[in-house]
Amino acid sequence: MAVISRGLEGIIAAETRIGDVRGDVGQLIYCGYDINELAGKVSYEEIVHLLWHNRLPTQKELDALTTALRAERELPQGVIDWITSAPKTAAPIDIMRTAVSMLGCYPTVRHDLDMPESHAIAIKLVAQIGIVAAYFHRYRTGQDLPPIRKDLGEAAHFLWLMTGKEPGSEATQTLDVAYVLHAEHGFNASTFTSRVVASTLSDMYSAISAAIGALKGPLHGGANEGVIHMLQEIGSLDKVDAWIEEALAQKKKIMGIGHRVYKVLDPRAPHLKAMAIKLSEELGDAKWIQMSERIATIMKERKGLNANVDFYSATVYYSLGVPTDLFTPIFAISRMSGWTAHVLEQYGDNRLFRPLSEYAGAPVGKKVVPIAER
Ligand SMILES: CC(=O)SCCNC(=O)CCNC(=O)[C@H](O)C(C)(C)COP(=O)(O)OP(=O)(O)OC[C@H]1O[C@@H](n2cnc3c(N)ncnc32)[C@H](O)[C@@H]1OP(=O)(O)O
Ligand SMILES: O=C([O-])CC(=O)C(=O)O
Repeated sequence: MAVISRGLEGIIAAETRIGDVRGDVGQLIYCGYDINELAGKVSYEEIVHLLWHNRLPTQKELDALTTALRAERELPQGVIDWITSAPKTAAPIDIMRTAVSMLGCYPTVRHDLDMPESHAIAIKLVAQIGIVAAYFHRYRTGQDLPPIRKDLGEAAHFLWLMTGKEPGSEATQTLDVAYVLHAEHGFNASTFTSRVVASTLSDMYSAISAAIGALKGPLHGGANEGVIHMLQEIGSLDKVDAWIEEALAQKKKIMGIGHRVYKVLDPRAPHLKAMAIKLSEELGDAKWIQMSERIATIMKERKGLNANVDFYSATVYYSLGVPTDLFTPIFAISRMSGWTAHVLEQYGDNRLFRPLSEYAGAPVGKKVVPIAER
Protein backbone atom coordinates (compact mmCIF):
# COMPACT_ATOMS: atom_id res chain seq x y z
CA MET A 1 0.00 0.00 0.00
CA ALA A 2 1.43 3.35 -1.06
CA VAL A 3 1.95 6.04 1.57
CA ILE A 4 -0.56 8.83 0.99
CA SER A 5 0.03 12.33 2.30
CA ARG A 6 -3.46 13.79 2.53
CA GLY A 7 -3.41 17.43 1.58
CA LEU A 8 0.23 16.90 0.50
CA GLU A 9 1.23 17.54 4.13
CA GLY A 10 4.99 17.46 4.57
CA ILE A 11 5.69 16.98 0.86
CA ILE A 12 8.43 19.10 -0.70
CA ALA A 13 7.16 19.71 -4.24
CA ALA A 14 9.96 21.92 -5.64
CA GLU A 15 12.79 24.26 -4.69
CA THR A 16 12.19 28.00 -4.36
CA ARG A 17 14.46 30.97 -3.67
CA ILE A 18 11.53 33.27 -2.90
CA GLY A 19 10.36 32.41 0.58
CA ASP A 20 10.47 29.93 3.42
CA VAL A 21 7.95 29.13 6.14
CA ARG A 22 9.70 27.58 9.15
CA GLY A 23 6.75 26.16 10.99
CA ASP A 24 8.60 24.63 13.94
CA VAL A 25 10.19 27.94 15.00
CA GLY A 26 7.55 30.34 13.66
CA GLN A 27 9.83 32.06 11.19
CA LEU A 28 8.91 33.53 7.81
CA ILE A 29 11.66 34.36 5.34
CA TYR A 30 11.48 36.47 2.18
CA CYS A 31 14.63 35.91 0.06
CA GLY A 32 16.90 35.62 3.11
CA TYR A 33 15.21 38.31 5.22
CA ASP A 34 13.22 37.45 8.34
CA ILE A 35 9.76 39.06 8.12
CA ASN A 36 10.45 40.76 11.48
CA GLU A 37 13.40 42.50 9.86
CA LEU A 38 11.31 43.71 6.91
CA ALA A 39 7.99 44.74 8.50
CA GLY A 40 7.97 48.47 9.20
CA LYS A 41 11.39 49.04 7.57
CA VAL A 42 10.63 48.61 3.86
CA SER A 43 7.69 49.54 1.68
CA TYR A 44 5.46 47.13 -0.23
CA GLU A 45 7.09 48.29 -3.48
CA GLU A 46 10.50 47.27 -2.10
CA ILE A 47 9.03 43.86 -1.28
CA VAL A 48 7.73 43.53 -4.85
CA HIS A 49 11.27 44.12 -6.10
CA LEU A 50 12.71 41.72 -3.53
CA LEU A 51 10.36 38.88 -4.50
CA TRP A 52 10.78 39.40 -8.26
CA HIS A 53 14.55 39.97 -8.29
CA ASN A 54 15.69 38.25 -5.09
CA ARG A 55 17.24 41.39 -3.63
CA LEU A 56 16.08 44.69 -2.18
CA PRO A 57 16.25 47.54 -4.71
CA THR A 58 18.67 50.43 -4.78
CA GLN A 59 16.93 53.83 -4.76
CA LYS A 60 17.35 54.00 -8.55
CA GLU A 61 15.80 50.57 -9.02
CA LEU A 62 12.95 51.42 -6.67
CA ASP A 63 12.26 54.62 -8.58
CA ALA A 64 12.22 52.68 -11.85
CA LEU A 65 9.84 50.04 -10.44
CA THR A 66 7.56 52.69 -8.94
CA THR A 67 7.41 54.52 -12.28
CA ALA A 68 6.70 51.27 -14.14
CA LEU A 69 3.90 50.30 -11.73
CA ARG A 70 2.26 53.73 -11.86
CA ALA A 71 2.49 53.77 -15.67
CA GLU A 72 0.34 50.62 -15.72
CA ARG A 73 -2.41 52.10 -13.51
CA GLU A 74 -5.21 51.80 -16.01
CA LEU A 75 -7.75 49.20 -17.01
CA PRO A 76 -8.97 48.51 -20.54
CA GLN A 77 -12.32 50.30 -21.05
CA GLY A 78 -14.00 46.92 -21.67
CA VAL A 79 -12.98 45.73 -18.20
CA ILE A 80 -14.21 48.97 -16.59
CA ASP A 81 -17.50 48.61 -18.49
CA TRP A 82 -17.91 45.08 -17.18
CA ILE A 83 -16.98 45.98 -13.58
CA THR A 84 -19.53 48.79 -13.64
CA SER A 85 -22.31 46.60 -14.98
CA ALA A 86 -21.65 43.42 -12.97
CA PRO A 87 -24.24 42.34 -10.38
CA LYS A 88 -23.82 44.68 -7.39
CA THR A 89 -24.34 41.74 -5.06
CA ALA A 90 -21.32 39.87 -6.45
CA ALA A 91 -18.44 39.19 -4.07
CA PRO A 92 -15.53 41.56 -4.84
CA ILE A 93 -13.10 38.63 -4.83
CA ASP A 94 -15.16 36.97 -7.61
CA ILE A 95 -15.06 40.23 -9.59
CA MET A 96 -11.25 40.24 -9.19
CA ARG A 97 -10.87 36.62 -10.28
CA THR A 98 -13.01 37.27 -13.35
CA ALA A 99 -11.38 40.60 -14.16
CA VAL A 100 -7.91 39.01 -14.14
CA SER A 101 -9.21 36.44 -16.60
CA MET A 102 -10.69 39.23 -18.76
CA LEU A 103 -7.43 41.19 -18.67
CA GLY A 104 -5.84 38.14 -20.29
CA CYS A 105 -8.15 38.55 -23.32
CA TYR A 106 -7.04 41.98 -24.42
CA PRO A 107 -5.32 42.06 -27.80
CA THR A 108 -2.55 44.33 -26.62
CA VAL A 109 -1.42 41.50 -24.37
CA ARG A 110 0.65 38.73 -25.91
CA HIS A 111 0.79 35.37 -24.24
CA ASP A 112 4.31 34.41 -25.21
CA LEU A 113 6.03 32.82 -22.30
CA ASP A 114 9.27 34.67 -22.78
CA MET A 115 10.47 36.09 -19.51
CA PRO A 116 10.39 39.83 -20.38
CA GLU A 117 6.78 39.51 -21.53
CA SER A 118 5.75 37.55 -18.44
CA HIS A 119 7.52 40.08 -16.27
CA ALA A 120 5.64 42.91 -18.00
CA ILE A 121 2.37 41.13 -17.25
CA ALA A 122 3.40 40.79 -13.58
CA ILE A 123 3.90 44.57 -13.42
CA LYS A 124 0.48 45.15 -14.97
CA LEU A 125 -1.23 42.76 -12.56
CA VAL A 126 0.31 44.29 -9.43
CA ALA A 127 -0.62 47.76 -10.74
CA GLN A 128 -4.17 46.90 -11.83
CA ILE A 129 -5.57 44.49 -9.25
CA GLY A 130 -6.33 47.12 -6.60
CA ILE A 131 -8.13 49.28 -9.15
CA VAL A 132 -10.47 46.39 -9.96
CA ALA A 133 -11.46 45.89 -6.30
CA ALA A 134 -11.82 49.58 -5.50
CA TYR A 135 -13.74 50.46 -8.67
CA PHE A 136 -16.20 47.62 -8.15
CA HIS A 137 -16.76 48.78 -4.57
CA ARG A 138 -17.38 52.36 -5.70
CA TYR A 139 -19.79 51.23 -8.41
CA ARG A 140 -21.78 48.88 -6.18
CA THR A 141 -22.21 51.59 -3.53
CA GLY A 142 -23.39 54.14 -6.13
CA GLN A 143 -20.27 56.32 -5.89
CA ASP A 144 -18.15 57.85 -8.65
CA LEU A 145 -14.86 56.28 -9.79
CA PRO A 146 -12.04 58.47 -8.47
CA PRO A 147 -9.46 59.35 -11.11
CA ILE A 148 -6.27 57.30 -11.24
CA ARG A 149 -3.36 59.13 -9.62
CA LYS A 150 0.35 58.75 -10.23
CA ASP A 151 1.56 60.56 -7.10
CA LEU A 152 0.61 57.86 -4.58
CA GLY A 153 2.24 54.58 -3.57
CA GLU A 154 0.36 51.29 -3.91
CA ALA A 155 -1.29 51.28 -0.45
CA ALA A 156 -2.23 54.97 -0.54
CA HIS A 157 -3.59 54.65 -4.07
CA PHE A 158 -5.89 51.80 -3.07
CA LEU A 159 -7.24 53.84 -0.12
CA TRP A 160 -7.75 56.82 -2.45
CA LEU A 161 -9.69 54.74 -4.98
CA MET A 162 -11.76 52.98 -2.30
CA THR A 163 -12.74 56.11 -0.36
CA GLY A 164 -12.33 58.98 -2.86
CA LYS A 165 -10.63 60.86 -0.01
CA GLU A 166 -7.03 61.88 0.48
CA PRO A 167 -5.47 58.89 2.33
CA GLY A 168 -4.14 59.65 5.81
CA SER A 169 -0.56 58.80 6.63
CA GLU A 170 -1.43 56.36 9.44
CA ALA A 171 -3.95 54.43 7.35
CA THR A 172 -1.47 54.32 4.47
CA GLN A 173 1.36 53.10 6.71
CA THR A 174 -0.90 50.46 8.29
CA LEU A 175 -2.06 49.11 4.94
CA ASP A 176 1.47 49.18 3.57
CA VAL A 177 2.73 47.03 6.47
CA ALA A 178 -0.25 44.69 5.98
CA TYR A 179 0.73 44.37 2.30
CA VAL A 180 4.32 43.58 3.33
CA LEU A 181 3.15 40.90 5.78
CA HIS A 182 0.80 39.21 3.27
CA ALA A 183 3.02 39.31 0.19
CA GLU A 184 4.59 35.85 0.26
CA HIS A 185 4.18 32.54 2.04
CA GLY A 186 5.91 29.67 0.29
CA PHE A 187 3.81 26.91 -1.26
CA ASN A 188 0.49 27.88 0.33
CA ALA A 189 -2.62 26.65 -1.50
CA SER A 190 -3.08 29.67 -3.78
CA THR A 191 0.60 30.05 -4.67
CA PHE A 192 0.90 26.32 -5.31
CA THR A 193 -2.20 26.57 -7.51
CA SER A 194 -0.55 29.33 -9.55
CA ARG A 195 2.57 27.22 -9.95
CA VAL A 196 0.60 24.14 -11.01
CA VAL A 197 -1.11 26.17 -13.75
CA ALA A 198 2.20 27.78 -14.77
CA SER A 199 3.83 24.34 -14.91
CA THR A 200 1.63 23.46 -17.89
CA LEU A 201 3.18 26.54 -19.56
CA SER A 202 -0.18 28.25 -19.46
CA ASP A 203 -0.07 32.05 -19.21
CA MET A 204 0.26 34.31 -16.17
CA TYR A 205 -3.39 35.46 -16.28
CA SER A 206 -4.64 31.88 -16.12
CA ALA A 207 -2.28 31.08 -13.24
CA ILE A 208 -3.33 34.17 -11.25
CA SER A 209 -7.08 33.83 -11.78
CA ALA A 210 -6.78 30.24 -10.51
CA ALA A 211 -4.77 31.47 -7.52
CA ILE A 212 -7.46 34.02 -6.61
CA GLY A 213 -10.02 31.22 -6.75
CA ALA A 214 -7.91 29.22 -4.29
CA LEU A 215 -7.32 32.17 -1.96
CA LYS A 216 -11.00 32.98 -1.50
CA GLY A 217 -11.81 29.74 0.32
CA PRO A 218 -12.46 30.06 4.09
CA LEU A 219 -9.66 27.63 4.94
CA HIS A 220 -7.20 30.01 3.25
CA GLY A 221 -7.46 33.80 2.61
CA GLY A 222 -11.22 33.84 3.05
CA ALA A 223 -10.76 33.27 6.78
CA ASN A 224 -10.18 36.98 7.49
CA GLU A 225 -13.76 37.75 6.46
CA GLY A 226 -14.92 34.74 8.50
CA VAL A 227 -13.31 36.25 11.62
CA ILE A 228 -15.46 39.41 11.46
CA HIS A 229 -18.58 37.36 10.75
CA MET A 230 -17.78 35.25 13.81
CA LEU A 231 -17.18 38.32 16.02
CA GLN A 232 -20.45 39.84 14.82
CA GLU A 233 -22.31 36.61 15.49
CA ILE A 234 -20.85 36.31 19.02
CA GLY A 235 -21.75 39.95 19.65
CA SER A 236 -19.98 40.75 22.93
CA LEU A 237 -17.03 39.77 25.09
CA ASP A 238 -19.13 38.06 27.77
CA LYS A 239 -20.52 35.65 25.17
CA VAL A 240 -17.18 34.51 23.74
CA ASP A 241 -16.50 31.54 26.05
CA ALA A 242 -19.90 29.92 25.59
CA TRP A 243 -19.91 30.53 21.83
CA ILE A 244 -16.49 28.94 21.33
CA GLU A 245 -17.36 25.96 23.57
CA GLU A 246 -20.50 25.36 21.53
CA ALA A 247 -18.64 25.75 18.22
CA LEU A 248 -15.95 23.28 19.33
CA ALA A 249 -18.61 20.84 20.54
CA GLN A 250 -20.10 21.00 17.05
CA LYS A 251 -16.61 20.42 15.56
CA LYS A 252 -16.71 23.79 13.81
CA LYS A 253 -13.49 25.43 12.63
CA ILE A 254 -12.75 28.74 14.36
CA MET A 255 -11.74 31.17 11.62
CA GLY A 256 -8.27 32.71 11.82
CA ILE A 257 -6.99 29.95 14.12
CA GLY A 258 -4.60 27.11 13.26
CA HIS A 259 -2.13 26.60 10.45
CA ARG A 260 -0.87 23.68 8.40
CA VAL A 261 2.80 24.62 8.76
CA TYR A 262 3.16 26.80 11.87
CA LYS A 263 3.22 24.68 14.99
CA VAL A 264 4.00 27.80 17.02
CA LEU A 265 2.80 31.37 16.57
CA ASP A 266 2.48 32.70 13.01
CA PRO A 267 5.13 35.49 13.06
CA ARG A 268 2.81 37.84 11.16
CA ALA A 269 0.14 37.68 13.86
CA PRO A 270 1.95 39.78 16.54
CA HIS A 271 2.51 42.60 14.03
CA LEU A 272 -1.14 42.63 13.06
CA LYS A 273 -2.26 42.28 16.68
CA ALA A 274 -0.19 45.34 17.69
CA MET A 275 -1.65 47.30 14.78
CA ALA A 276 -5.18 46.19 15.71
CA ILE A 277 -4.71 47.24 19.35
CA LYS A 278 -3.35 50.66 18.35
CA LEU A 279 -6.16 51.34 15.86
CA SER A 280 -8.83 50.11 18.28
CA GLU A 281 -7.50 52.43 21.01
CA GLU A 282 -7.51 55.37 18.62
CA LEU A 283 -11.07 54.58 17.57
CA GLY A 284 -12.10 54.14 21.20
CA ASP A 285 -13.66 50.82 20.20
CA ALA A 286 -11.87 47.95 21.91
CA LYS A 287 -14.69 45.42 21.56
CA TRP A 288 -13.42 43.42 18.56
CA ILE A 289 -9.82 43.27 19.73
CA GLN A 290 -10.83 42.23 23.26
CA MET A 291 -13.08 39.50 21.86
CA SER A 292 -10.29 38.39 19.52
CA GLU A 293 -7.76 38.16 22.32
CA ARG A 294 -10.17 36.07 24.39
CA ILE A 295 -10.82 33.71 21.46
CA ALA A 296 -7.08 33.32 20.87
CA THR A 297 -6.53 32.51 24.57
CA ILE A 298 -9.29 29.91 24.65
CA MET A 299 -8.10 28.24 21.44
CA LYS A 300 -4.55 28.05 22.75
CA GLU A 301 -5.70 26.56 26.07
CA ARG A 302 -8.32 24.20 24.65
CA LYS A 303 -6.70 23.03 21.39
CA GLY A 304 -3.08 24.23 21.52
CA LEU A 305 -3.79 26.23 18.34
CA ASN A 306 -2.49 29.72 17.58
CA ALA A 307 -3.87 32.72 15.72
CA ASN A 308 -2.80 32.94 12.08
CA VAL A 309 -2.34 35.96 9.79
CA ASP A 310 -6.07 36.21 9.07
CA PHE A 311 -7.09 36.52 12.73
CA TYR A 312 -5.91 40.04 13.63
CA SER A 313 -5.83 41.41 10.08
CA ALA A 314 -9.62 41.29 10.28
CA THR A 315 -9.69 43.85 13.12
CA VAL A 316 -7.03 45.95 11.40
CA TYR A 317 -9.08 46.26 8.21
CA TYR A 318 -12.31 46.74 10.16
CA SER A 319 -10.68 49.58 12.11
CA LEU A 320 -9.55 51.18 8.85
CA GLY A 321 -13.20 51.26 7.76
CA VAL A 322 -12.76 48.61 5.06
CA PRO A 323 -15.98 46.70 4.27
CA THR A 324 -15.71 43.05 5.31
CA ASP A 325 -15.92 41.60 1.81
CA LEU A 326 -12.87 43.63 0.77
CA PHE A 327 -10.65 41.89 3.36
CA THR A 328 -9.78 38.90 1.17
CA PRO A 329 -9.41 41.19 -1.88
CA ILE A 330 -6.79 43.18 0.07
CA PHE A 331 -4.99 39.91 0.78
CA ALA A 332 -5.10 39.16 -2.97
CA ILE A 333 -3.78 42.62 -3.87
CA SER A 334 -0.76 42.05 -1.65
CA ARG A 335 -0.21 38.38 -2.56
CA MET A 336 -0.17 39.32 -6.25
CA SER A 337 3.53 40.08 -5.72
CA GLY A 338 4.22 36.60 -4.32
CA TRP A 339 2.07 34.78 -6.88
CA THR A 340 3.69 36.52 -9.83
CA ALA A 341 7.17 35.92 -8.38
CA HIS A 342 6.40 32.21 -8.10
CA VAL A 343 4.95 31.98 -11.61
CA LEU A 344 8.09 33.66 -12.99
CA GLU A 345 10.26 31.28 -10.98
CA GLN A 346 8.27 28.30 -12.25
CA TYR A 347 8.67 29.42 -15.89
CA GLY A 348 12.40 29.84 -15.28
CA ASP A 349 12.93 26.23 -14.23
CA ASN A 350 9.82 24.32 -15.16
CA ARG A 351 8.72 20.76 -14.62
CA LEU A 352 5.05 19.80 -14.94
CA PHE A 353 3.35 19.12 -11.58
CA ARG A 354 1.63 15.79 -11.81
CA PRO A 355 1.23 13.78 -8.59
CA LEU A 356 -0.25 10.30 -8.42
CA SER A 357 -3.41 9.14 -6.69
CA GLU A 358 -4.29 5.91 -4.91
CA TYR A 359 -7.25 4.27 -6.61
CA ALA A 360 -10.07 3.55 -4.12
CA GLY A 361 -12.89 2.87 -6.57
CA ALA A 362 -14.87 -0.19 -7.54
CA PRO A 363 -13.00 -3.41 -8.38
CA VAL A 364 -11.93 -3.44 -12.01
CA GLY A 365 -13.75 -5.65 -14.48
CA LYS A 366 -17.25 -4.18 -14.52
CA LYS A 367 -19.26 -4.74 -17.69
CA VAL A 368 -21.42 -2.07 -19.30
CA VAL A 369 -25.12 -2.79 -18.74
CA PRO A 370 -27.31 -1.42 -21.58
CA ILE A 371 -28.89 1.88 -20.46
CA ALA A 372 -32.46 0.57 -20.50
CA GLU A 373 -31.47 -2.18 -18.00
CA ARG A 374 -29.57 0.00 -15.44
C1 LIG B 1 -3.66 32.71 5.07
C2 LIG B 1 -4.05 31.38 5.53
O1 LIG B 1 -4.43 30.57 4.71
S1 LIG B 1 -3.87 30.99 7.14
C3 LIG B 1 -5.17 29.79 7.45
C4 LIG B 1 -6.52 30.44 7.36
N1 LIG B 1 -7.58 29.49 7.66
C5 LIG B 1 -8.29 29.50 8.80
O2 LIG B 1 -8.06 30.31 9.68
C6 LIG B 1 -9.41 28.51 8.90
C7 LIG B 1 -9.40 27.80 10.24
N2 LIG B 1 -8.26 26.91 10.33
C8 LIG B 1 -8.28 25.67 9.75
O3 LIG B 1 -9.27 25.25 9.16
C9 LIG B 1 -7.02 24.84 9.84
O4 LIG B 1 -6.28 25.18 10.98
C10 LIG B 1 -6.15 24.93 8.57
C11 LIG B 1 -6.95 24.55 7.35
C12 LIG B 1 -5.63 26.35 8.40
C13 LIG B 1 -4.93 24.01 8.70
O5 LIG B 1 -5.46 22.79 8.74
P1 LIG B 1 -4.73 21.35 8.82
O6 LIG B 1 -3.31 21.46 9.10
O7 LIG B 1 -5.12 20.61 7.62
O8 LIG B 1 -5.42 20.82 10.09
P2 LIG B 1 -6.79 20.04 10.16
O9 LIG B 1 -7.87 20.83 9.52
O10 LIG B 1 -6.54 18.66 9.66
O11 LIG B 1 -7.03 20.04 11.72
C14 LIG B 1 -6.28 19.26 12.65
C15 LIG B 1 -7.01 19.24 13.97
O12 LIG B 1 -7.02 20.55 14.52
C16 LIG B 1 -8.35 21.04 14.60
N3 LIG B 1 -8.35 22.42 14.12
C17 LIG B 1 -7.50 23.00 13.25
N4 LIG B 1 -7.82 24.25 13.07
C18 LIG B 1 -8.91 24.49 13.83
C19 LIG B 1 -9.71 25.61 14.04
N5 LIG B 1 -9.45 26.76 13.43
N6 LIG B 1 -10.75 25.51 14.88
C20 LIG B 1 -11.04 24.36 15.50
N7 LIG B 1 -10.31 23.24 15.34
C21 LIG B 1 -9.25 23.32 14.51
C22 LIG B 1 -9.16 20.18 13.66
O13 LIG B 1 -10.51 20.14 14.00
C23 LIG B 1 -8.48 18.85 13.83
O14 LIG B 1 -8.88 18.29 15.06
P3 LIG B 1 -9.08 16.72 15.22
O15 LIG B 1 -7.73 16.12 14.94
O16 LIG B 1 -9.54 16.58 16.61
O17 LIG B 1 -10.10 16.34 14.18
O1 LIG C 1 0.85 29.05 4.12
C1 LIG C 1 -0.34 28.74 4.19
O2 LIG C 1 -0.76 27.58 4.15
C2 LIG C 1 -1.37 29.80 4.34
C3 LIG C 1 -0.83 31.13 4.73
O3 LIG C 1 -0.55 31.39 5.87
C4 LIG C 1 -0.60 32.10 3.67
O4 LIG C 1 -0.79 31.80 2.48
O5 LIG C 1 -0.22 33.24 4.00
